[in-house]
Amino acid sequence: MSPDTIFAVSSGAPPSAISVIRISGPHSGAALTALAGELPEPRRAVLRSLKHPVDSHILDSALVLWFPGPRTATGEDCAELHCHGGRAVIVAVSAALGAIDGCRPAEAGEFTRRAFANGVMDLAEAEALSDLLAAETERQRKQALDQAGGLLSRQIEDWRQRLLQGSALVESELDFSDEDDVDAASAEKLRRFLSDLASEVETALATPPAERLHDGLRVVIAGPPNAGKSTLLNRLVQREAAIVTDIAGTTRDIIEAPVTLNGIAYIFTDTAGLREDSADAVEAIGINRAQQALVRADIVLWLGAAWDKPDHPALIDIAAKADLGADKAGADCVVSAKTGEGVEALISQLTKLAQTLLPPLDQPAWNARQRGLLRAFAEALGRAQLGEDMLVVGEELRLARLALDQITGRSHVEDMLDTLFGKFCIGK
Ligand SMILES: Nc1nc2c(ncn2[C@@H]2O[C@H](COP(=O)(O)OP(=O)(O)OP(=O)(O)O)[C@@H](O)[C@H]2O)c(=O)[nH]1
Ligand SMILES: [K+]
Ligand SMILES: [Mg+2]
Repeated sequence: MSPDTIFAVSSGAPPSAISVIRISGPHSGAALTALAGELPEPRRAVLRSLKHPVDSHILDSALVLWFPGPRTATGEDCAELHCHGGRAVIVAVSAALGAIDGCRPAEAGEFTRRAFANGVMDLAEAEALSDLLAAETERQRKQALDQAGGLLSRQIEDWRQRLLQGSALVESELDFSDEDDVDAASAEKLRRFLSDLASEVETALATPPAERLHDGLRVVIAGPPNAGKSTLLNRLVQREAAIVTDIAGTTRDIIEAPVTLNGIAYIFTDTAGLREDSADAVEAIGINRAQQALVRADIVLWLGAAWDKPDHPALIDIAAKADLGADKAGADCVVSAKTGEGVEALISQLTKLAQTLLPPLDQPAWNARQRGLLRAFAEALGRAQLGEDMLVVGEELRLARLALDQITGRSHVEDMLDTLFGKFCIGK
């Protein structure tokens, strides 16, 4: 059964100067002919009057392009209409397209889903494309662009090829040796081969998760009441995100404020001042939430006494209220949120620390789904190294390959496709 031909506005919301309507599927050529009169030369933009296929009234004057498959964005025949970006123009052209046999409006992400189904891109690349569309910071953009270009997929392919070599070694052992007499030297060679592979996977698993880059690093501002936490938050995010008063115990709820500084996305979190003897039930709940936030923090900005510091691997110890004459031995940073003194220095310390906590540039960034599969891959490799029976080793290597194939979507991914492609906008 041949698929429907789909169409959608692929540029931004109307009204705009120009709207790009994309068409993909087996009837693309017929649809373009019906509206523009004839098929232009492939991949050449030409100006045409678009006419309604039934009554021939003029819909718009547009640049049209014809992309015969399979070397197209979706792997199918495609066409583009660069129309005027008015709402009525889009409605009229869409209605004309919808009247053509076999053509219907696209669902969210359907173009990309077809690209995946037709092997134009793999699943990891489609995930990266979704990240690229969502990217708001320079670092997110760069990482997503590299990954959409195959950075992660190339790493998987390298591991996959080596795994296949390992499987070939196992097969030859099974073919050429007596069952009880596996050649010790080849078994040792195989084990070394697998352990090298496993240690590369462990290195990848040790890199910071991609979510930190996409969602923003969680920076928690903590310390005793009235330390100036909310004032510092407001200074860092440059708006009055939290209430400031001279009353100890002002902040109770967790206050989150996303912000980009030096091209890195953060979620700053202001918390209730920590003290042990709060008689106020609401404040006590706030303190509890503050403690939970500290556990989840990627970075802590600590405004309390040095001896009271929470145990956290990424903590910046701040001497606050510098304008009042800070005296905090060994502080990393001396800041007055009131006057702004030291805030630039704090931000540059934060940037340096953040860089160590984000996935390194020019290397694949692994999201939660992919990390889960990498772990399954590493575990199968671990079991394969312990296996005495070559039949068992061969089976573990097959399971290892299955995990890799799920990362790029070669197999067993039906359940996550709707989730992924549903995140795309219509027209992508
Ligand atoms: N002089 C001076 N005063 C400050 C500074 N930062 C905060 N303050 C004052 O200190 C008081 C408490 O500030 P907040 O920002 O509410 O302190 P907090 O740590 O959020 O307090 P709680 O939410 O109650 O835990 C307010 O009166 C602020 O104006 C500073 O850098 N210099
Ligand atoms: K306060
Ligand atoms: Mg506060």
